Amino acid sequence: MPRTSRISGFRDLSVEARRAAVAETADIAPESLAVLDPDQGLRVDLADRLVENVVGVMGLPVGIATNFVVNGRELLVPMATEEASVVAAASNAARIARVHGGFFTSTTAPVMQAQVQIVEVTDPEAARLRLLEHRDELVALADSQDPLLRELGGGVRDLTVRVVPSRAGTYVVAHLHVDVRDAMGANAVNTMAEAVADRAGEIAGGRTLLRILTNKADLRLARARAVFAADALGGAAVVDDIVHGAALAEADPYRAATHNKGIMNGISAVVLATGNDTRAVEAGAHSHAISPSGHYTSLSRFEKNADGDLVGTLELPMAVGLVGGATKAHPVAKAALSVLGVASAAELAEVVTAVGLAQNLAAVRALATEGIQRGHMSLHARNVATTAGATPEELPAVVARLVADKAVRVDHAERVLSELRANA
Ligand SMILES: CC(C)(COP(=O)([O-])OP(=O)([O-])OC[C@H]1O[C@@H](n2cnc3c(N)ncnc32)[C@H](O)[C@@H]1OP(=O)([O-])[O-])[C@@H](O)C(=O)NCCC(=O)NCCSC(=O)C[C@@](C)(O)CC(=O)[O-]
Ligand SMILES: NC(=O)C1=CN([C@@H]2O[C@H](COP(=O)(O)OP(=O)(O)OC[C@H]3O[C@@H](n4cnc5c(N)ncnc54)[C@H](O)[C@@H]3O)[C@@H](O)[C@H]2O)C=CC1
Repeated sequence: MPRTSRISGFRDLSVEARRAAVAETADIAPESLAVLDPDQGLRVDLADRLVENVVGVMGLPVGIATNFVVNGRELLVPMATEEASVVAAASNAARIARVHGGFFTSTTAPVMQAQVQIVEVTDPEAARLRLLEHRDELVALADSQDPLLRELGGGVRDLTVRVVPSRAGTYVVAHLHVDVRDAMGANAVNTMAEAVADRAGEIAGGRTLLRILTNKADLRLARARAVFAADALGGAAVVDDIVHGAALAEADPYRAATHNKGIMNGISAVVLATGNDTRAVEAGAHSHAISPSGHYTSLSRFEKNADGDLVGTLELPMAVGLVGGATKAHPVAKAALSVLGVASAAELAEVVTAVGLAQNLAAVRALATEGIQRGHMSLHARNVATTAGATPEELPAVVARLVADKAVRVDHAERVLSELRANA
């Protein structure tokens, strides 16, 4: 039977049955998902080796987004998030995208950049050219830091130099461009930046100061595109209204921030589930959301195509890895990567971007039609009822009342709960 991520009734299965279905679809051993149990995943002794002053571990739900097809491949996507309706929304949009083949993605080469700041340079423009004259020497020096990366086909690709005026002085800033292959690459490029700093300062005739990667990873882009059929979205008027909603985000930074937050609902959840650095990806995303005219704008675009269907596109920096960081050290991250079955950091970056686009479409479609509250709040109601003290047995009745009363609030849940208990 061909594997499919379109698993009917997935949401109604028990956790155990969901795991079995995931293992079957991803073609992995069911036992490898046992680490998703809190007592078998990130134990305190392992956590104590990951960060400092550990006193415990904070769990987060890991959900599976269904329905994804990326470049023709059916896949289930693990998402770590505390927010209700995110996993449902991604699955919902992926279901709509399937009609036209799902998501189509691509990436640039995985090139990260490290900056070396040089201060107190008397002739910054000339210093820039002196550094470029020594490009090969500096590239070779940086490259010698990571023979393994070179063996894997990565390594330093270029050196560029910028002159950056600031309120405290004019700086010469050298950039090392490094192909980091399947790593996120921060540690790799930072080591290189520190290694070349003294020599770069000498050549520039100044003092080197900061030596660190830039999270504006604009040479390491991932892209996703999908066509969402007008019929599946609710008709031609819905397509037009989604375009209007997205256009507001393009034009207005107040809307853009929320629009992009919706994209990051999906992106950060997959980045976190795979043990990658959410802050790095978020910094990269928001730094990319600056239009050529300098205002903060939306990361995605929505247009109507010649058939009247909606086309969504998303392009942003995506510094994620399959090695390094916590990707190999965190048992849940390892399990998440095996569920995804991605063979390279580029493939992971593409999946993450597809999920960002799906998440964005689901949210903007809800906003352009019935509003966010019905779908989101009816799922969030379970969280609210639990906060109010509902037991698993009481949960369905309390949730049903909160949704019916259109009052998904803890005070109302407490009232409903006491009524239920009084009548029991
Ligand atoms: C919530 C839905 C999906 C309901 O949508 P619906 O149409 O009522 O759901 P449905 O029951 O018809 O199901 C449609 C599909 O949604 C999925 N689905 C539906 N329900 C579940 C569930 N319980 N568990 C798992 N999956 C679910 C599932 O894939 C299902 O198809 P299936 O695969 O079953 O054939 C829809 O209203 C939606 O997509 N809403 C958007 C929600 C959202 O974006 N939430 C994020 C939080 S709000 C926010 O932070 C961002 C925001 C909104 O501010 C961003 C912005 O402003 O742009
Ligand atoms: N501003 C930022 O974003 C910063 C982030 N970080 C952290 O840096 C970590 C990521 O740094 P990395 O350099 O990725 O980690 P890393 O140093 O653990 O791993 C990268 C190294 O793994 C080796 N390697 C083995 N197989 C490889 C393969 N297939 N492809 C590429 N390299 C391979 C290479 O020698 C490479 O230098 C994350 O934990 C991040 O949180 C650290 C400093 C700053």
